[in-house]
Amino acid sequence: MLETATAEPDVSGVIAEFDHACLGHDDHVVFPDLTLHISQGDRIALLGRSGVGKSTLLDALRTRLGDQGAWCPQANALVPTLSAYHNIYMGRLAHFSRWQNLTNLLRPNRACWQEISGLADMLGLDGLLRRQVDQLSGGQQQRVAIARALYQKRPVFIGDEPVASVDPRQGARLLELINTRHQTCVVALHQRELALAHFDRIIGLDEGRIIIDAPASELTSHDLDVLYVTD
Ligand SMILES: Nc1ncnc2c1ncn2[C@@H]1O[C@H](COP(=O)(O)OP(=O)(O)OP(=O)(O)O)[C@@H](O)[C@H]1O
Repeated sequence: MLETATAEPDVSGVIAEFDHACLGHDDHVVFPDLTLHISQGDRIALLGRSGVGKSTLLDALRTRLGDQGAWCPQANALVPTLSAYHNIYMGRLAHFSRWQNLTNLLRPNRACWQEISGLADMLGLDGLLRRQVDQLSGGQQQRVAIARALYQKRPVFIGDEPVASVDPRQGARLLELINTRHQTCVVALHQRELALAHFDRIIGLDEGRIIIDAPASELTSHDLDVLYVTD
């Protein structure tokens, strides 16, 4: 069943805000003075060169959103020796009791299996649910990670290059699925065409700041060249 989830916005519709925030890692400052407001219903693609700070910003956003954020990390973070089914199920571990989680490990819960099978079908993973994830291709593993995030059923999808390991056509289909199930998404991408086609708001990062924040409808691929210029 398709369903969309909504976050809890403040009266102005803002679900996360950074006001002159300093973000980084220990002593390494990545964004010295970041101001950014994200509203319910925003579909944001985060663009910029490697190392510019996309993951740093997504991590900070994930911390702000807490259990409102469905997280799909860059490195997939799957448990390689568990099946695709169990990895997807882990998206909702906290939702079930310890006893349910234990018995599900030995024998999948029927309702969970059905729901996860439906998700797997939509993601082209049908027939692979019983397979250990270390026996799946990189693209299949990435789809398992997307399924796990979708199964969380949290309002805001936060994805760190969730379609980097699949071809552009499949990437487009996956982004459509994510958009169908989440009213609000913030997704780091390398493919600018996918960003322009599937998101409403483009945020471009460079040198510790936001240099583009505009509706996708007002931008062309050429306008994004500035994000990828190297010295
Ligand atoms: N754990 C960490 N400790 C210290 N510095 C880090 C850490 N993680 C990332 N950095 C640094 O922070 C900066 C931003 O990294 P980040 O991973 O956010 O970039 P990115 O845009 O997501 O890159 P990519 O597209 O390659 O994934 C980089 O200079 C990186 O070296």
